[in-house]
Amino acid sequence: MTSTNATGTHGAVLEESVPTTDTALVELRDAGKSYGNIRALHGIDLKVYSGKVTCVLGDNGAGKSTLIKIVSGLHQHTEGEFLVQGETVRFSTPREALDKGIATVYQDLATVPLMPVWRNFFLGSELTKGPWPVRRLDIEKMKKTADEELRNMGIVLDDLEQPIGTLSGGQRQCVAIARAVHFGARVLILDEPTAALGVKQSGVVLKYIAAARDRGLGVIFITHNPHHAYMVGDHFSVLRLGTMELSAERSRITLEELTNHMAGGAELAALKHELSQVRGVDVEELPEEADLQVGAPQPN
Ligand SMILES: Nc1ncnc2c1ncn2[C@@H]1O[C@H](COP(=O)(O)OP(=O)(O)OP(=O)(O)O)[C@@H](O)[C@H]1O
Repeated sequence: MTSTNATGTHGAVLEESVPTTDTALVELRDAGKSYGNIRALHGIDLKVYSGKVTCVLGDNGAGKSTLIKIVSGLHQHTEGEFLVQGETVRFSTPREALDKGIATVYQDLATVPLMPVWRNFFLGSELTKGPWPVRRLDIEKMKKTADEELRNMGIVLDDLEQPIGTLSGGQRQCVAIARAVHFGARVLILDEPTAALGVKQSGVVLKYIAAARDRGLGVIFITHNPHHAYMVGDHFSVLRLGTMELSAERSRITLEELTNHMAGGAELAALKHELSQVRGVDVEELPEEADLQVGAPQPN
């Protein structure tokens, strides 16, 4: 089964200009989005820098998908400003975002499960050789390049001929990250890459997020897991009901504080009170807000 273009990462092409280190690669200024009369997102300030991981956290319905859609060119903002390397932009299609080096890796990766890993690596951007009309796929070059790029990211797979569907979810995420890097992504948006993964595989994906960051990409890491965010994040933005509830540099916030923000300390206290009215629920057994652990991966 082939997924739509909107879920691909291939084809991101760098423009010639080189960003200065203090200009944000991507910036939202007081940005927002309404769907008809539903205001899904408003008052959003966000900056993404080269070599930094910006984590966007939030519960269901907080507005994370809407934010990704604006930055990746699927939807247009209806309020505020959107800048790429200091220039105001308004993308009409994901292709325009890709042309500016903004690549998105969605949870449901754009792969063809029965095709080999190397073939998926080049899906939609196949290398060819020979003159027209006898141009044909340059299979050897694609295999060699995919192998080199994966190794450059520290991803070692036994056999690039194996169908990508036989890889673990974590490995497939890593291949998608390496592919985006190869095709010149400057900003990488990762949509809940660890959501469906176990502890060990989440750790592997976090390692490659750090590898992408170390190669100078600006990473937008969407997650609802503060523990995963804190392992790699440089900046944390917490969305709640379409607004930015918290925006903090790593040095300004502890993991406990971030976890509390995500758990919604006040809401949890209210819920605990309500539960105390229900027979059979011993509220003393419930965790304190600060003790909440949301699927934290264990350190090695
Ligand atoms: N196309 C749409 N039309 C109308 N309302 C929408 C549309 N897309 C999102 N919304 C509304 O915007 C709000 C934010 O939704 P969004 O999907 O961005 O949140 P989210 O944080 O990604 O949630 P989830 O984690 O559940 O995907 C929600 O109230 C949602 O119902």
